[in-house]
Amino acid sequence: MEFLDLPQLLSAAGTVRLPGSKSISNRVLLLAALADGETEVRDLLASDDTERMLDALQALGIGVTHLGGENWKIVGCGGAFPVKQAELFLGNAGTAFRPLTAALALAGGDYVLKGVARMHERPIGDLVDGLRQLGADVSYLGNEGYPPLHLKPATIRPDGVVSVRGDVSSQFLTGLLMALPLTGQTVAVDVVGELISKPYIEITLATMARFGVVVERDGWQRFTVRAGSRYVSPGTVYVEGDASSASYFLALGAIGGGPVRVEGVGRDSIQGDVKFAEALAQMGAIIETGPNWMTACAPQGGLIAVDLDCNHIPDAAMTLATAALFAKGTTTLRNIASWRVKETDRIAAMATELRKIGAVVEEGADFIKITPSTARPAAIDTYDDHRMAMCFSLAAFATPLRINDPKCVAKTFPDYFERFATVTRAAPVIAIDGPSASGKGSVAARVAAALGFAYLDSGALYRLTALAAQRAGIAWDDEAGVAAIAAGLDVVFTGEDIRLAGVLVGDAIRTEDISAGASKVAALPAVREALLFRQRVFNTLPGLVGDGRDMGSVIFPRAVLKVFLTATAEARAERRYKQLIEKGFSANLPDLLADLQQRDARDSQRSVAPLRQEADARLLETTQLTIEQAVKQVLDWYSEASS
Ligand SMILES: Nc1ncnc2c1ncn2[C@@H]1O[C@H](COP(=O)(O)OP(=O)(O)OP(=O)(O)O)[C@@H](O)[C@H]1O
Ligand SMILES: Nc1ccn([C@@H]2O[C@H](COP(=O)(O)O)[C@@H](O)[C@H]2O)c(=O)n1
Repeated sequence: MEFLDLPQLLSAAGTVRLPGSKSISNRVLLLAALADGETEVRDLLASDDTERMLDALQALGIGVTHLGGENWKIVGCGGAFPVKQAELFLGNAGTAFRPLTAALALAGGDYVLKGVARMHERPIGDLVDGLRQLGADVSYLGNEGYPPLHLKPATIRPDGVVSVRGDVSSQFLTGLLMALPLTGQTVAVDVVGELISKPYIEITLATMARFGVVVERDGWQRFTVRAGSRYVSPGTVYVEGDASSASYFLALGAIGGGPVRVEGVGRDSIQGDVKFAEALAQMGAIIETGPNWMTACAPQGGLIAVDLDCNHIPDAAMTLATAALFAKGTTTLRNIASWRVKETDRIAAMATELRKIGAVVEEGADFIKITPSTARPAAIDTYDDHRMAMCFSLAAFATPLRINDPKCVAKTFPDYFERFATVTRAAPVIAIDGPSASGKGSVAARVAAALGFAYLDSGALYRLTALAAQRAGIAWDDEAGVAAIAAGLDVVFTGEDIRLAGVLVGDAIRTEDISAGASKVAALPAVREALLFRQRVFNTLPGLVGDGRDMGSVIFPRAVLKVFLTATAEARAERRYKQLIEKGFSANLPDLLADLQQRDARDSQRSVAPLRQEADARLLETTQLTIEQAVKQVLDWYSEASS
């Protein structure tokens, strides 16, 4: 599985231009397709969900032209799709599946609508019931009440009033309302039960109005579409930035100092998720808004917990769940039952993953309570849910972590993590690589002490792996066996002490035998992979100095300073010789030199992460330098690099 390792974050500030709103994009596409005339859609969201809608419209015979960038031309069909028989695959795009179901059920064709496995677990029965009241012929191809669906031509007989449940998903009402002008009759929709996610209905009504259909409404109970209503292209439509996507960046500003400014959505937005900014302000964040921008900064004393009804911001509320990790007290998010029928069961998923990083979480049918505690690194599963991946990026302010399957963000925000990187600053790393006995460890440890940073002796992990494998009777060339040992290393570093399975092994891992074993197991790709995250979790505040062979090239490629520290083989052998003699071990200089040259060759000739000076690493040749001089040079370079 693909993953993305995030270091612990230090701060956040900057500006992000948001991608187009998913909700508005897919509504505009469908209405442009149903309208009379051509529509130029500007700033459309480029994502999996909008691709599913564009593909479906093309399959239905709608003229779809990419004008470049985020701009598209849609040639409307005036309510009659040219293609009368089609099988459509709509992935996991609820904003495509529900409205297309409604429109196609009233369109007089023969259509099959399918999605990914999760889409087939998301209920659609209430929408189908509503459509059947109009005479639509809709049948379930799998489980009753769930996609996939078969829609057949039918005589539509609007009889005045249709009832639809509003308490499971507001997309049922949205789908029905957008399709009703296709009946040509006056139809009223009565909402049964308390309507959830009302702001999404506001988006629906505003978008329909933009295309010339004004829905009459009686509060949130009854909506009426009058006979003769027809969609007419407004010419050009600009899609607002996505307010749910804005939530991650506003939260970054609120946690990481800020100011973080989002552009493309602001107080004039028609999206309900802009109200997320108010929720964040209740947590203490300093929020400013303009017509199409918002900024967030962290409050002086830090965020505070809230107890909130989140029914009006169901998607953005997920961001509050991870922001809660940085708030004093217990945050309670209520009235979020709809989370359970989204891309995944978001209440269960959120609870499971928050617990992995140490939070205390209580979940109920329609609420979640989060109390922060000491954070620990973890690999976060994302459940093919873009919002899980984006929400958990915030947790990197608490701990380094791994996001599994980060590309699931493509559903709504394909370049989320690239934008995230432009507004966040990670805990700094100084990477010191070089050959054996060059002095990396001595210099790295002193630099770390001078700066108050943590120190990672990555070579020790390969040495520990070699020792643990030897003790378990596993040969050093048994890649799978040694990788399993590396993945399960029970090691604790406390100051100078290193314990393997509770036993002190500081000296045992420094023997020449284990040195050779370490360089053998280090050449095995599966072993390096198994030790990757274990090394990256050292990237915490206030900073880290890591020494090894691939600190700058593989483990910490974004290190603030990369140093390639070396000395001649003879100088290094002599240093090693003195070191061993001082420790009371016997040693032979020519043998040491030969061993060292052999290790150098193995380390630099292996296929994965070979020892070499990277183009962006500074060379520190120490044959003629004392340790103190080498340390001073690294500190000078660091102060230059970080200023
Ligand atoms: N510039 C220097 N001048 C003289 N001696 C040095 C210098 N740098 C390090 N040494 C000595 O060389 C020996 C090896 O240094 P150190 O263990 O730091 O090297 P290393 O590169 O980390 O080795 P390894 O790759 O085996 O972990 C130590 O005894 C250390 O005190
Ligand atoms: N980042 C690293 C660090 C070490 N190795 C391998 O481990 C051996 C022991 O390392 P020391 O720094 O303690 O000497 C070394 O010879 C390398 O083969 C590595 O591959 N990558």
